[in-house]
Amino acid sequence: MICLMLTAYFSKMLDGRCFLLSSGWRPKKHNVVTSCSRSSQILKKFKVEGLYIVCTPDIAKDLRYIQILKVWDILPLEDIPKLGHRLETILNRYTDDFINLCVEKYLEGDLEVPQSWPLSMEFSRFKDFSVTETQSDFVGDTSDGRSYVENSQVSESLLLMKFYALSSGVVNHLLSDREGRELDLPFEVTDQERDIILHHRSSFIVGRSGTGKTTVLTMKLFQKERCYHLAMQGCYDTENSKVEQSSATTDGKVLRQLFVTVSPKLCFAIKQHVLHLKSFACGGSDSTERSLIDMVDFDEEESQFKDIQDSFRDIPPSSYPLVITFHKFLMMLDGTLSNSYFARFCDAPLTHGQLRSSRSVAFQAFIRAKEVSYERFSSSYWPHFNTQLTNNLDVSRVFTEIISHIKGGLGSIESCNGKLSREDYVQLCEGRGSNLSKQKRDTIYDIFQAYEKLKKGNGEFDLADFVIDLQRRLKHEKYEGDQMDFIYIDEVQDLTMSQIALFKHMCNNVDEGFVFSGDTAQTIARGIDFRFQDIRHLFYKKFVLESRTNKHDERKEKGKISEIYHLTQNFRTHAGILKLSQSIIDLLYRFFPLSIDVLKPESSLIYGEAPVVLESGENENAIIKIFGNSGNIVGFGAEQVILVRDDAARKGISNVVGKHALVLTIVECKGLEFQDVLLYNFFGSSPLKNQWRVIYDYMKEQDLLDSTLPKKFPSFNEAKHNILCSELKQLYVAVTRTRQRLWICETVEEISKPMFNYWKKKCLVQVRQLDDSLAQAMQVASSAEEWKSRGIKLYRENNYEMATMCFERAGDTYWEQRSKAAGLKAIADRMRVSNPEVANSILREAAEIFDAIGKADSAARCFSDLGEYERADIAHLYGLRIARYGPHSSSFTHISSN
Ligand SMILES: Nc1ncnc2c1ncn2[C@@H]1O[C@H](COP(=O)(O)OP(=O)(O)OP(=O)(O)O)[C@@H](O)[C@H]1O
Repeated sequence: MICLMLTAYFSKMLDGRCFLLSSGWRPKKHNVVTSCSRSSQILKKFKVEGLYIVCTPDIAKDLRYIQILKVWDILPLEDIPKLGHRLETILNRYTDDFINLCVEKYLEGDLEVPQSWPLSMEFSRFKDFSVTETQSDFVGDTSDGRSYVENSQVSESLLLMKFYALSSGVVNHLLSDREGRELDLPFEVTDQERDIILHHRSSFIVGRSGTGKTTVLTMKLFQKERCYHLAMQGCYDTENSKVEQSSATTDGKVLRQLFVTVSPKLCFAIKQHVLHLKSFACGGSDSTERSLIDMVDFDEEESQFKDIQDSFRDIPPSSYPLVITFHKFLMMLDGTLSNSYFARFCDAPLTHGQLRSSRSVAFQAFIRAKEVSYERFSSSYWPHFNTQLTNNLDVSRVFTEIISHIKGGLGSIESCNGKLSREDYVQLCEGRGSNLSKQKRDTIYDIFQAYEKLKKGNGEFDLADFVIDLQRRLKHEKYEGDQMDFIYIDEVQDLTMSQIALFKHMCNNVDEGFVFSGDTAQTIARGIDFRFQDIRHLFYKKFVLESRTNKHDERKEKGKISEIYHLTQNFRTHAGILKLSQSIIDLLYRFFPLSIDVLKPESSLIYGEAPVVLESGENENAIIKIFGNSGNIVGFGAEQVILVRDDAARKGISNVVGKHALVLTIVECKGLEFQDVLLYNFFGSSPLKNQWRVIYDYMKEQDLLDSTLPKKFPSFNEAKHNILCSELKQLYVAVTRTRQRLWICETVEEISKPMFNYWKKKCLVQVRQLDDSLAQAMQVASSAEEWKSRGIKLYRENNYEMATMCFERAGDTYWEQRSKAAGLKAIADRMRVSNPEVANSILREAAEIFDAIGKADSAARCFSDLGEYERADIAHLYGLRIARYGPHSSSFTHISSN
């Protein structure tokens, strides 16, 4: 086998010589790039058509450990010394044992074939720094006793590169016309990832941000797809026989796999990836290729699923593997059972037929108008509650309690109406992890009751009501949709227990069929609160035990569920950032052990500088210092961002920086990553104010307090410092958005001091004076393509304001207008209940813009929401004409003038 590092550029270079290498052919003379050290002696180069393939022997884990050739690059002679030098630093970290294995020769006649060893063989690839005497072998700051193998920019790292096993499929992909497109093929994963992928029982995967959770899930799905494909062709692969043997997969002709994500953006990316993988697994059939969605023309959630009906009954085999959002999953489940939840809303402008069509414009409009999201709860409901009740409570905390515990917890599923009684809810204060007193719970229950009453009066519903109704129907009615063979649920931390419990009806293969993945350090979704251990408990109680009572005793043994798997290697950023984020996690472990799962700290092979705390002069505003220099200001590029706490802060900063930088709130940036992040005034705007001094309490316990630090500080009190938990999780999400540089800047020194002192004491940050040269070095210009690509990412996150700015910077008028109109429509949707008149006039403006740029579907949707069905029809017809004749079709003029 040969492993090949791929870039689009390579496709031009391959002439089959790599195949020869992989089959044991070697040129008579192959040169060593450099030969000064033992490790670099394994570096080889082979000449191919005037270019050089630079590679090293390596070892991969398969059925046995096996020698492979790893190709690092193909490049002209003059570029080799630079790569050689960088590689040498990495290869010097290899252990002698590892190098000996790599160079062992095994000949069959004249052919050199790969040597292999049993998996029981033990060896380490990299030297263990803690036992090495010559520390100079390692790079960067090693004061923490860890070793870093590479010191490079994250974006240029050789160790974070993806490698692909060379096969005829890969070469076909390379040689086909896919210029400039990133390769979407299964790449070589780490041993840790591989073990999870091959584990055949139901499992739970946890790992911090960027550790490969989604990768493992999609590869698992791909693995099953490929095995099934081989099985159907009659090629039995002994290694993967588990899939073939699984009763679930042999009785039908279709392998039914379901992949569910919470965010539409992630769902879209995975759908693309899965279709590419499927096409690859099946030898790249044309029909699969054609069904790929146009990346750029991605629109609202429903358009992703145009080809999928709102029901799990008789799904066409070609729709599998089914990749959908959780929202779509609920709609499909609703459509599978009788008596749709939405039929009860008598003013719903729906017929049963319409309900079953996922394209029904009126149906989508109804949900948009009537669903109470967190935003609507806080803007339209909260102000109506008695202030005596709401006074000392945080709106997001109350929403979480209602959605996750009163209406969405494990206890709720078991109660008769799907909601906890006051008595049961108040009693939770005696249970694990409760930091709400009896009295506070009583008050929250009062608010809950007021909320339910008001909601009923408004004829509205929330997601929990919908889920309760589905649970109720499933109790009385057998699910008769397609049974799934395997279900994968990503971002599971953003779901409630009763939402997760719905999946048990979809798949009888409890022992092998479920994989859940997520990260509780990133739970900043409004309304959700749980740990992974809780899902495990739920899985055991609701999935395993309930399936056992229906089956015979022989299933007992099979009923065991897997341990939680932990992913620990970070692929997104360097050690400087990881150490800082771990320090935040440590505080969560200490203060809120019940709101986060304990994981081994992440590791990174890449050394990187510690984040920078910016200090500016007295009375000097850092933002003005960086962006206010009206002379030759470059501004932040598309890969850089200013992160702030909330909308108000965003508006304030945007007024100063204008279009010179992207400004996002922490909630908005979740799931996104940037090259550089400036975290602005996080502490200064914190509701915790001077209570951040409770950090000194932790420092005292850790023996980190010295004489320069305060002697007096508050002791930690769970009830009083409850809000610290969500503050730390937000801080964690903010600092983990960066790949390379992180600057932290505060306006109120007093409030940030405790955390800064904690970080300084642990040598996790460096303090820099913000002078002109630093301000300049922070700014990196971007090309029009980079701005557009960032705009598309933000558009998919529904962040239209910032997306519009990106498209403007990219000079793309069509997208600028489209994003502007989408933004207006979103504002109108939010105002629909509180101010219908203004909402309608904003919506009309959006409709006209959509219409003007030829975005007929969206224009039709707006006109339909406005009740202007005739115009909606015209726009819809126009859309059809565009699809048939193109945007300048004269027939439109004819229709609109009629
Ligand atoms: N073995 C690997 N080699 C190289 N890159 C990898 C490897 N495994 C994962 N990656 C890459 O690392 C990045 C992060 O992976 P992924 O999105 O799966 O992480 P995640 O844990 O789901 O992150 P988050 O929680 O932030 O969504 C992706 O670009 C992925 O392609």
